[in-house]
Amino acid sequence: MRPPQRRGAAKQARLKEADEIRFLDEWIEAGKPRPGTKPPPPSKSAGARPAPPAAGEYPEYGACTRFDELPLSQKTKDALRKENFTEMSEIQRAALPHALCGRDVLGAAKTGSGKTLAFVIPVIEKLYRERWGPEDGVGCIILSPTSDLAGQIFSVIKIVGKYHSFKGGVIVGNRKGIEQEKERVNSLNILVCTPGRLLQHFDETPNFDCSQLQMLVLDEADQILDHGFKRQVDAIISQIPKVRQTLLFSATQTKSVKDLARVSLRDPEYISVHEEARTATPDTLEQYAMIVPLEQKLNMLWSFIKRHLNSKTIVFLSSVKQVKFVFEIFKKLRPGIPLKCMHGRMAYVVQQAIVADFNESTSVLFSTDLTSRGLDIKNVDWVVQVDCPQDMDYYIHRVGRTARYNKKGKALMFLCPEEEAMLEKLKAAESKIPIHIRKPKSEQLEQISQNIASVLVKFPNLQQLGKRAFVTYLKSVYLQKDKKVFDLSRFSAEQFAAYAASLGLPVTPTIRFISHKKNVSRKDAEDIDKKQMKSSSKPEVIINPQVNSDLIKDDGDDDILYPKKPTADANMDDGIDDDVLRAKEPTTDTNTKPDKVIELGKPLKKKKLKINVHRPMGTRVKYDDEGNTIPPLASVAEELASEPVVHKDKISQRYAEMLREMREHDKEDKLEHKKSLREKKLQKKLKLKRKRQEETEAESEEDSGSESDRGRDAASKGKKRYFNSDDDEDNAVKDGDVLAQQEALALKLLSKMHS
Ligand SMILES: Nc1ncnc2c1ncn2[C@@H]1O[C@H](COP(=O)(O)OP(=O)(O)OP(=O)(O)O)[C@@H](O)[C@H]1O
Repeated sequence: MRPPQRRGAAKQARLKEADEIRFLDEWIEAGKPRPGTKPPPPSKSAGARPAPPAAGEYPEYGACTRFDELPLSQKTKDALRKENFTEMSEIQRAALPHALCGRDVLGAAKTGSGKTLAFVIPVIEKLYRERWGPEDGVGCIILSPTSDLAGQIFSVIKIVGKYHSFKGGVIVGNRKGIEQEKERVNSLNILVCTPGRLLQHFDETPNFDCSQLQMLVLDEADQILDHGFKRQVDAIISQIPKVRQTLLFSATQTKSVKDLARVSLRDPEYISVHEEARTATPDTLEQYAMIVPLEQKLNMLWSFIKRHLNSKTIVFLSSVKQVKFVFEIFKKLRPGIPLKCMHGRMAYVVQQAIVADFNESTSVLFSTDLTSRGLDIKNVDWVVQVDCPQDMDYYIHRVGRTARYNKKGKALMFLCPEEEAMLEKLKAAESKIPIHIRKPKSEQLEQISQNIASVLVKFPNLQQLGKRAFVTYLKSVYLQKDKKVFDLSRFSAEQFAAYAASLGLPVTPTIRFISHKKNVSRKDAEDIDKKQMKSSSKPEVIINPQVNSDLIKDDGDDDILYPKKPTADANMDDGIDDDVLRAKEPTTDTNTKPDKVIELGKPLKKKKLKINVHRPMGTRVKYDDEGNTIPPLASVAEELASEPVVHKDKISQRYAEMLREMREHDKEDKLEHKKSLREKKLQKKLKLKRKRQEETEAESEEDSGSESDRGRDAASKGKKRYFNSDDDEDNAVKDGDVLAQQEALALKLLSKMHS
């Protein structure tokens, strides 16, 4: 139990808080700006710290320039002051007064102009004034397109809410951490999340409750309302209360009424503070473009890095494979500055560690467009776009990683001669992008292709990566919607070969999705065909480079025929593929792979049938009506199935025949057996007879032995019967008679001799 003094102090604090909230509510209401008004330009007196309003005084706050002039809680003011946030930026001056009085805001301002504070402060203040506590659950949701950005927003919430007692959390990532999150998500008051992860909670977390939601914020609103997030965002909007305050911010804001209707804004304040500005990019940003042939890009990048060893640089490439490849190769070649890389295939914690490290060090960060939006990294000197951005918005966000909040910065973009249309677009007056052309100085260009080739020989796994980098680059160009800028058919086979060589690859990887037949010379086409025949025995499926990419769906990062489904979440959530980050357009919900991609408007090439030499000779492949092969057993079964399988009559008839045959055979065998037995017996008897006869003759000659004995013996012998069979009995009787006669004869002879 708390001691009485502390209980008293807590009560005092609560009462003070209640008084402050009452005062703030009254001030906000009384001093609020009229809807649709913009703040006037800052007055000369701006900068001096104003006296706090006296009791009962509610000054208008629509025109103030400093944070402490706003109707904010003391806790928030203290936290801002501690971080040296005193003067408001333009977007903060324009948006905060409207947002604080509860209006929906659609805010647009240049990159690095402080939009995050423009929505974080109203979130904290709203929950404070509503006396939001842990038991009240989710009071505010902030949606961010990437995990990193969500983490960054959360760190700003922690700064501003330092003295408040809300609970907040970053809800991002893959499936891994969701179980722990489910347990605590309902106790969080502020959720900063990616749309996909939030939807996962709506779907899976029991009792996930957002029914009391006060505010919804969309950072990088144009991207969140874009195609890639459509399904998730619509599902989220349908599950949160309609009555709420909604804030939308981005450097490149959506103007689509349809999009805005989707988030059901109520009389929103359209605040675009730099609409009248001379440039769409920060004034402190110097921008350059350089026409660099495809095969010279890596040489140029290497040369640039070597000449800027004391600069913090972000290098943008269009695919994960390219980022990995260039990072690994350059690391091996040791340019003399620390190198880092970042892409969507990395775990969130790894990404965060890299950002933190990059924040503190002078190094080169190779990245996909994962870092192109929102990321606030301190003191970036250069942004180098090795691969052309997919559109103007991407260009603005990429270069916006430097020259943040009045700091200076420089941006350089490499453009292939074939992509010069992008330069025209950027230079167009309405684009408001002051970009200067720089000619590459050939004497400063270091040729590193040979060095890369040597590295690849030493590290064969890098060769594989190089091949993938080559293919994913071409794939990313191929998938671009803006064919005025991105058209692979403008490149010749020689250029691709030279590009492959510049990556150190000994052979040009096969590019199955490109047809050169349109605009290359006959000789070129023949060369390609020969090359392809050499490199692959597989028949090539050739598709038109202009093929409607909506037809194409993805099945994995290896198959160049099927580009990835580029949901915006794919760019950031751990483990989710962002291989071709720029390919946003061809989004479809199914992940099924089409049977094949065909050249539009042309008849389908007859597929060559392969002869399976391993198939046993004489076996016949059968096909069903739809052309599918039927397994041999199935076909046999089918044939039999056409007749009745069991014939009972035939079977019983057959059995009867067999029985008859068996009996006949048996009879024959028996007769045969009897005959042989009889013969044997006869032989035996004859043998015996002969023997006795011989004995008798001998006895008669010797005339020895008693008569009775002989007669007994002879009688007993004569009585001896053999019954081997019925017939034998007769025979034995007959034999016995003969013997008796012979005995009688023998006795007669003896008696004659003795008389
Ligand atoms: N009033 C302020 N005073 C001083 N620094 C500020 C102020 N407001 C914002 N900043 C700083 O300006 C930098 C850029 O702010 P923030 O990231 O909010 O820009 P942003 O407009 O959201 O940029 P992006 O469009 O690239 O997302 C941050 O480092 C932030 O701390």
